Amino acid sequence: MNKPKVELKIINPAMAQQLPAYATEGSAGLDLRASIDAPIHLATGETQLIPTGIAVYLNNPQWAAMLLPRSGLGHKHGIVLGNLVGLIDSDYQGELMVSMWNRGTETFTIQPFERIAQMVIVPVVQVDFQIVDEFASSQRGAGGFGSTGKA
Ligand SMILES: O=c1ccn([C@H]2C[C@H](O)[C@@H](COP(=O)(O)OP(=O)(O)OP(=O)(O)O)O2)c(=O)[nH]1
Ligand SMILES: [Mg+2]
Repeated sequence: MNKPKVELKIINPAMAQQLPAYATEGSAGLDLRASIDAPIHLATGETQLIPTGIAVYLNNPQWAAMLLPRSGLGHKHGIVLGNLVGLIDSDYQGELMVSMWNRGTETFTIQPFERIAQMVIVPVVQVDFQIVDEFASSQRGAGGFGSTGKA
């Protein structure tokens, strides 16, 4: 498949051999690795900002990147993101950083170059707001938070 090009800058030369790549043809996420030279011990409840050694410049307001936990780390070890989801703006040019939060019950050791999170490139719609006094009626109206019932 012909994929759109995105500029990537290698900040830590050691990452050059292990750049993010789709693991399978159908993968949505690109795994990001820890750019650290020694293991980091993340105690229960602790959060640390981990560098990835790379930067990407999406350079298109109709795109963004989202950083998400890896399912295995989150489910088995309680390792998720301190900001729950990371949002990368299309004009951000700095190093991609991953906030790692140990919400589990045991200290977790992050190894150098370990895959710590995944990045998904997503389409974005930027809008202009048009101020109105009333909305045209809709089926839902202002009902939310379970207003359609439970079952
Ligand atoms: O998990 C993350 C989240 C954000 N960023 C970078 C890219 C993003 O474009 C920038 C700003 O993120 P965000 O807008 O979510 O943070 P903020 O607290 O609103 O900071 P700012 O005032 O810089 O917008 O930080 C990361 O590297 N990792
Ligand atoms: Mg912001």
